[in-house]
Amino acid sequence: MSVPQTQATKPLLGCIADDFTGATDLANMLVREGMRTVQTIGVPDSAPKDVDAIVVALKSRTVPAAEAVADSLAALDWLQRQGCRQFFFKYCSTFDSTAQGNIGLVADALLQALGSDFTIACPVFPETGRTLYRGHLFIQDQLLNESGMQNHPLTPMTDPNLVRVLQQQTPSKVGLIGYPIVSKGAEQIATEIATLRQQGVRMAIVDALENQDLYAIGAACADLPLVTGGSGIALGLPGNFIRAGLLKPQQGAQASALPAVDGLSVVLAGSASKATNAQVSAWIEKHPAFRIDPLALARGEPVVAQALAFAQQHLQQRPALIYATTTPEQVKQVQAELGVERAGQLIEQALADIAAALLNNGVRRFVIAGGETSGAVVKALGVHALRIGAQIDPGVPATASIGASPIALALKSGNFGSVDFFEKALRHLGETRI
Ligand SMILES: Nc1ncnc2c1ncn2[C@@H]1O[C@H](COP(=O)(O)OP(=O)(O)OP(=O)(O)O)[C@@H](O)[C@H]1O
Ligand SMILES: O=C(O)[C@@H](O)C(=O)CO
Repeated sequence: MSVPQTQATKPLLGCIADDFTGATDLANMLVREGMRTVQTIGVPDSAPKDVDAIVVALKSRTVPAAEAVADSLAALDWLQRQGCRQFFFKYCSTFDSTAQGNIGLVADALLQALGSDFTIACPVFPETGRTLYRGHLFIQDQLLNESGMQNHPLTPMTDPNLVRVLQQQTPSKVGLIGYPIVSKGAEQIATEIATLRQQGVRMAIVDALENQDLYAIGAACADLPLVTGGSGIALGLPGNFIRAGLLKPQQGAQASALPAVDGLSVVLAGSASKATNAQVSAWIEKHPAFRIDPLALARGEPVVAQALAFAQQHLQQRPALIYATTTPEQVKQVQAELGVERAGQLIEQALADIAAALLNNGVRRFVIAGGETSGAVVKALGVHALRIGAQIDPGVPATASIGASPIALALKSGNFGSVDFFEKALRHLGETRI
């Protein structure tokens, strides 16, 4: 991996993200708050220089717990060796986790490795409608388990009470810092952290409704070696480094300059979320699209070759979409026939193979929907690290791969983005034929 190397400053914040779209979401937030941030794909061979924060993107959200723990500890060890002073474990703003519970187990392992006895857990992201009140997670006006997340193909979320969800994932004592405390500001939150610590609480879910709550929580966490949460809670962390005189805030534009990229463009969607379903429907009304049928893949039909033939027919003229996205009912039918894991893997592998072949055929701009999907595709593209650009929609920045011949990428979390996100993202990546 080749990364910008001008100055030998040590990074301040070391982040471990449990999926690739979540990693760009977090990196976007840190850049917005003035930290020069690079996202690496897994633990890289060499260290990015001249950065304030590093986000190591893992694909650990849905893998077996022991693997998630081992990968996260390896990332932590590498980040510690880069000189980071504080560590952040990023998971989904909808607290996506398997029944085995990778969030609690990974947080436990990171705490132990850091010799620390306490961390917070706060997935709140107000700009995308994720708020937490009395330990219950809301997505806009609905509780988590009524928001569509109960139908997630890999991590169905059926309980909105995150104290209960997290407690099932860890032997550590889980507590709550409720809104009556949070609304009083940083000092009260810090006092409550001290009280909970004395009571033997090792992880506390923290309520928050607005960005100002997240800034206060961030300030109260200045001395915690480990902070865990969604990207929202990272809003409050750069300020601690600025107040300590360790960080000079960069101008937003400086932090987000990306190289120009020439070439063809494609949209790949492997997310089956509500938002992606709406975005795919909107795209199909006006632009070319090819649907991947997982059952045809399972029967061994040449779906990848068909998708590539479709791409060859359209991409020279204008961008096109290749998607597996479908309704929750159809996802359930496919899963009943193929099994959850096999269905997901078949689609991810197909999209990854398509992406790699398209790269060889001149595609340089990729808009990808879905965290697991992005993980599979970005690995297949041979990308090692990403420079973070301007925000396209909350939680989704434009990015460019770092290296000799950059690829422009937008990695969209399943539930993020406006209905016309695909068009908007392509324009942000420099596509004019839309
Ligand atoms: N038609 C389908 N049938 C069965 N599984 C599907 C179908 N379409 C997509 N999937 C699988 O569902 C999973 C979706 O996960 P992915 O992380 O890519 O999207 P997401 O969960 O919406 O995004 P995020 O993690 O960013 O919120 C993938 O493993 C994908 O292969
Ligand atoms: O926090 C979120 O919602 C996203 O960054 C994400 O992790 C979705 O996979």
